[in-house]
Amino acid sequence: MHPRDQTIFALSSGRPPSAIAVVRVSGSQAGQVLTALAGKLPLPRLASRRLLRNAEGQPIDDAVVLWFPGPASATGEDVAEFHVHGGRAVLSAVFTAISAIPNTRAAEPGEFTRRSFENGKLDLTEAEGLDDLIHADTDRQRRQALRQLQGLLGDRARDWRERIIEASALIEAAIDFSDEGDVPAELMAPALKAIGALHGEITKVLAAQGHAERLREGLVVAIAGPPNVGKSTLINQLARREVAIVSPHAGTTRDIIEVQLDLDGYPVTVIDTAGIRETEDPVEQEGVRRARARAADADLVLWLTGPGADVDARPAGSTPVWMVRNKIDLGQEASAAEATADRTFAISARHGDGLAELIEVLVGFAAEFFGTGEGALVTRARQRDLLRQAADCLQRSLDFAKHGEELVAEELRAAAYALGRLLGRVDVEDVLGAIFQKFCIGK
Ligand SMILES: Nc1nc2c(ncn2[C@@H]2O[C@H](COP(=O)(O)OP(=O)(O)OP(=O)(O)O)[C@@H](O)[C@H]2O)c(=O)[nH]1
Ligand SMILES: [K+]
Ligand SMILES: [Mg+2]
Repeated sequence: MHPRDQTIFALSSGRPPSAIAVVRVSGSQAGQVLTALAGKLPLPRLASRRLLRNAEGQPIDDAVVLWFPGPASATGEDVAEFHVHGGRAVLSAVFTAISAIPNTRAAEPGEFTRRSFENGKLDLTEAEGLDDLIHADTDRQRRQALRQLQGLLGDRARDWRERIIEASALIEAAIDFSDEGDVPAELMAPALKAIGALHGEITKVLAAQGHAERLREGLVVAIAGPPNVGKSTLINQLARREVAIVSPHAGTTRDIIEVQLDLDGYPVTVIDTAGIRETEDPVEQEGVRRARARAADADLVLWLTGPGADVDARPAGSTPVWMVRNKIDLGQEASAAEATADRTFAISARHGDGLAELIEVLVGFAAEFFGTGEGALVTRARQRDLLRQAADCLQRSLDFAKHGEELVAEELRAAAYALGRLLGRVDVEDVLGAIFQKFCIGK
């Protein structure tokens, strides 16, 4: 039997031991598995308590079982669920009993979702949303993933694709009905009008997206500055724990230190770096090199200064830089360089003054950066690229209108194809592998 047609099973809940563990089974043998372990099939979608037994009739566990006959199931196939006590020995006995039934095997990572996708239960954007939902750490990531899982982008893309196909049909008809190259204007005009509207809608959605796809990875904020200005003290304050060593010795931090923060639901990676200065010490030189590189890659640099520090060493470039004057408890005066900064703050990292304001402004920056609101539809570069392709094809089809209907039709086909790829309907083997492998087993 082809692996695709085999019945798969997996632990779908967390790592044992746990109070309850959920084992899912999907495929044509799911009913057989359920009867073999639990006696007769329970009523569909109703929890039933059963004593599970192995092939020799030995009891395995007292369990709750569920039966979801396909196609009205999560995967579209027959699905059985066993809610057992989450001990390793219990699970191993359940797996052994299931494996004893012919044509069953352990599921690959993401295989349940892949089957849902293949059976038309999910489009690709929804599968991506599901992946994001499982991996969401912060509340905003969760909400964005849920919107994707609910198919908001998929619905728009399906609607656009259908309308492109309708416009194509008009153009093809116009070509068919044309005599001696005279294409009927009553067919072309409405098609071009529809294409113009579609182009407008897609570009509008693209323009409304901030860096919503970055919400999955988070915003990167680098703390940089001269040695000893209190960079490590600040990261410890933001993290509310001792992630970096603080000492009065200049050149304490050499490696890059990262912490993941949840700032009002936004995922933010804060990086502490080595103090930037000229030095003879090769290890510190390497630290300074890394510090500069990471600050240049960051989405935002907090350039810390302290009493006597050389403020003009701050990086030039496109990354926004905020000047943060630290140690205000020592009565440090504002410097002339602050006037040229994107923003300035005055804090005492050690005592906490000014930190609440700094964090509040950071949250505002994150909100603007991700540009999410509840409207973000595009959450991956893949989606953005394909939407852009579709929009470009539509634009070209309009540009070509005067030069020949065949060219218009060709661009429309390409636009529909791009949206088909977005939805996972065509030519997606490459993406599928990449996406489903990242899922956990049992999902
Ligand atoms: N008075 C005062 N001292 C501070 C403040 N913040 C940090 N310090 C002190 O400044 C010294 C250096 O702090 P660090 O956090 O190690 O500074 P750093 O910028 O990480 O230093 P390097 O890693 O060596 O570049 C330590 O003695 C801190 O206790 C502050 O707000 N006020
Ligand atoms: K230090
Ligand atoms: Mg440090």
